[in-house]
Amino acid sequence: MEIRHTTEQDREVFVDTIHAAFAMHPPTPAEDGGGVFWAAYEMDRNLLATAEDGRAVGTAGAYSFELTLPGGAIVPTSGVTAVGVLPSHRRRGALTALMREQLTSFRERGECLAVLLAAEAVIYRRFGYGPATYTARLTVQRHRGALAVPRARGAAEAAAPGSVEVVRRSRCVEALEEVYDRYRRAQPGAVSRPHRWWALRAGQPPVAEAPRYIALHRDAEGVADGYASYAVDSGVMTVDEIITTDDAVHTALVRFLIGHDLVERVVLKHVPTDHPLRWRLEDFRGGEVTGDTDGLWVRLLDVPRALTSRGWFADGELVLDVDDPFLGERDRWLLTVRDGKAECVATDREPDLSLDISDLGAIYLGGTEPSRLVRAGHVLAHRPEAAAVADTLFRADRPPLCLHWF
Ligand SMILES: CC(=O)SCCNC(=O)CCNC(=O)[C@H](O)C(C)(C)COP(=O)(O)OP(=O)(O)OC[C@H]1O[C@@H](n2cnc3c(N)ncnc32)[C@H](O)[C@@H]1OP(=O)(O)O
Repeated sequence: MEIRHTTEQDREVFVDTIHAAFAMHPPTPAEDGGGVFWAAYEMDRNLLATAEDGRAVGTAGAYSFELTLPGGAIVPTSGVTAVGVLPSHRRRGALTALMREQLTSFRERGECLAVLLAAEAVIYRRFGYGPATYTARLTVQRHRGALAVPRARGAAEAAAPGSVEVVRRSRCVEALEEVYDRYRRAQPGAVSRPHRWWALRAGQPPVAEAPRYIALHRDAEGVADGYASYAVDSGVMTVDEIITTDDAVHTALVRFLIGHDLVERVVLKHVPTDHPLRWRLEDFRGGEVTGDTDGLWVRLLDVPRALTSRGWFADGELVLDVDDPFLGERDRWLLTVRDGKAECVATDREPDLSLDISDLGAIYLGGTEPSRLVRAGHVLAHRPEAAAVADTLFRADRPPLCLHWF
């Protein structure tokens, strides 16, 4: 088994191999002038595993993203994609070799973090990735979907001024790209959706391949400040994503979607479980939460740089004993946070927490409480209050979320 880096000439064999690994056929350009997601592969960044006869048997790809961290810092991050090994060549170490080469190349690029969306949750922990954001599906029966009048004094008047317009996705791509870009810069856990994705109409952003309508929200001055992407089929409205950082705009879009004629139920595919939307329903049980699942998985490649890059919202100090068995590294770090900034230096002080690099990835964006991993038996707290200190320290300014599918 050999691992080699690809070039543009390898696009066809790369696309064929990854689709064979998933037992799928490569999609062709969709209707409505659409592109296909594989057109966005960065062929100067991908890897092929080849058998003795030179045949490609495995793939691993990477996108060049920017990731927004708690506090608003934005760092270049590789988004791992297109990982697959032919069914005839599984369990012989191809994936392990691909992951090793990939992590080495990410470090050579000087990146301190890598991210992915996992096809199966059992695959990536061994390579140091941990689940860091979460979403669920919220299904609202339209007849139980009335929104409550906000109880806080003044909140009703704060309803988003502006308008919602229905647009075919192909007619408003520029506005969507702008809205998405503003959103992802303010949302911890969000990744950039590179211009080339929009330009290629790869996967027909946002997200789904099938034709979609867009509910585009504009503020009082007519500037687009939020959108929802949706389709209606047999009385069911499926909403792929609602993109806005403004809660009032979010509510205006939901009000619009729930008010749509000829719809019995609205399925919001990716809503964070702690989103205030459920509280906005007059009938708290009018929304059913299902499909609670992990979103973005995070892998730290450089612990001190990753920890000092994000913003912090409480002062404190922790000694972290971090084990990275896949890369054969074990280090102890003193993390000190003062006035929103962290220092992280090697130390030989007694540890407060001992944890695997994948668990540090899980808590890094503030979406997984360290105490939960202590209670689950994965993180070891060496003194009783260490877990609570870590919970306070690692919390983010807003819950992390990644709505970009890659
Ligand atoms: C970011 C993304 O692209 S997610 C997409 C992931 N790809 C898929 O799910 C496509 C279908 N599956 C596959 O192509 C392959 O089964 C892969 C890529 C998941 C694994 O490839 P392999 O070459 O078989 O993995 P490899 O031989 O290196 O196995 C490494 C270890 O992971 C384990 N492992 C790998 N995949 C799985 C799995 N799906 N379930 C459980 N264990 C697994 C192996 O048992 C092995 O464990 P061991 O070291 O204790 O023996």
